[in-house]
Amino acid sequence: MAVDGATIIPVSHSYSSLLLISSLLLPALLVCLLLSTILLRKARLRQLPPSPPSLPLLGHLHLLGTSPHHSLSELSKRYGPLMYLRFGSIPVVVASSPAMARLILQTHDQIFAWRAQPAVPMNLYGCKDMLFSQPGPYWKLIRQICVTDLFGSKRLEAHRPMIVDEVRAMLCDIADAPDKVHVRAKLYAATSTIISRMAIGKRLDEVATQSQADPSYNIVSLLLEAIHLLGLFNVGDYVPWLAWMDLQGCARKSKALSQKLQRVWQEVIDVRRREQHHRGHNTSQEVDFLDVLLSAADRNDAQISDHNIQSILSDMYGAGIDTSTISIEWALGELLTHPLIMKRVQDELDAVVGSSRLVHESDIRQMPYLRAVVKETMRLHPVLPLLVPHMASQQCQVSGFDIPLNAQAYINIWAIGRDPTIWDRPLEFCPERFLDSNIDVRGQHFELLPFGSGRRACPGMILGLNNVQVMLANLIHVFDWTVEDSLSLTEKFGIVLTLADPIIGKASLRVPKHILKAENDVK
Ligand code: HEM
Repeated sequence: MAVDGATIIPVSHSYSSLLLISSLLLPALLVCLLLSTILLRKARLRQLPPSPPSLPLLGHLHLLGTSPHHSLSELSKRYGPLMYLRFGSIPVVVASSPAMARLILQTHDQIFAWRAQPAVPMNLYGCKDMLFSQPGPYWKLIRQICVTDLFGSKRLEAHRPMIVDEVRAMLCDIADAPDKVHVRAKLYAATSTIISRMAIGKRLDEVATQSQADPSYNIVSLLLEAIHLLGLFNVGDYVPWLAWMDLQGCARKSKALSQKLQRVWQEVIDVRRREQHHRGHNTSQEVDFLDVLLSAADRNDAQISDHNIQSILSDMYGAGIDTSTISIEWALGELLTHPLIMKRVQDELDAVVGSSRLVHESDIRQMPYLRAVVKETMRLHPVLPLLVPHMASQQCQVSGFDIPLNAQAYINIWAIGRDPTIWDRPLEFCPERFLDSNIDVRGQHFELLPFGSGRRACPGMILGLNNVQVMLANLIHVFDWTVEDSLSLTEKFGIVLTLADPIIGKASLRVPKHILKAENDVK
């Protein structure tokens, strides 16, 4: 209908058009609103820490090289003490200053106490070992058992005579060696026996020879293979859509290895249950860690299966042996390349211990210079230079930057240990710097964190530190060492940061040989 040339839309028609328009507009508006909320959230998340340019798919993996702790240290000089990177598709933050380390390990400790769970430990132990399990009742329980029952002062005290025996056995072995000594091999044998006797009451090779399972299931080589697999860079962990291809065979190998490990460990557990049955259940007779774990499993409130026990035992060997062995080898390497420092420690040993006995753990308290040598070694050569990666269990802010959910956090303690703004002449091996300083290695001083800090700090710290100090002290108290002039302290990055060339040296006695006999070693 037309009135004065104008078209009048009937009311009913215009109303239905309005309805039509609004029914189209409303969803569009809602979509816009949703999109803008998502974009806004994303924009807020874009306040990521500074980051170098990245490549598609690889992210920043190509920047890591063969010594990631060096490369990350160099990058942090350009991009700052908190960097954002992507390893494949995995978001990563790297902290390279004490302040950033403190924010992650102390201020936001609860958020960052999570771990990534890569394919190898998942296949080996279902990530039910202590190193890879997530914070929660189970992890809390096994950590508490470890801290109080395995590494508590009473338990360490009880194991002290055994440790002294094993250190003495190592020294005798070195004294009797007709030729040069492969120091790492000797240290490895001693530390693995100490850990093994603490964990299951016997040496690892005794487990192998008593094994009723397939004789090819030798626990020593199985554990070594586990450590090797854990140290591999598995592409599938960083580029998840390639994981199904298992390009390096990590998943396949770790599944097969897990079956063998389970059989051998189960045998150890079954034998122990039979022994416990014979001797009756009496917690006062718990002699080693396996006893402790089995009684915890028997208690109603504990959720610890045999498979869990196997995983925890494997962890003790994996985490405890290499770390101590390699720390001692680094310290010896530094002393051999600094004869004046070596002389000063040996003078201290002569004054405190004399030449009529071995060094005991209680002597270490009176040896500030030896303790400073160990700290200085751990500053320059932390065996886990990036700690073990932590993971953010929720989106959070660190130092004003947004950290995405599930970002892995690496703390570059190697870079912190060599930072010239913290340490005077940082590349020099100079134990004196610790003589008038209260800085120690126990996780309270964020400039020196060889054992980490906070919830995930090393539970074996006291045992590890004692072993390092006592074994090192005895190695240089009992022997003078001669090595090739070309002894090099070059690093090799792997599951732990080792010397590229193991120390091979000639040991000559500097104390009377009879003190190596137990009955003559009286304080
Ligand atoms: C010199 C010797 C040692 C050093 C330098 C060392 C260092 C470390 C470091 C840096 C961490 C990771 C901390 C973090 O993620 O922030 C760690 C974790 C761990 N260490 Fe040690 N460690 C040593 C000896 C030992 C020993 C002797 C044992 C046991 C027998 C042990 C068992 C463990 C375990 C089970 C964890 C995982 C803890 C968890 O994730 O909750 N460590 N250690």
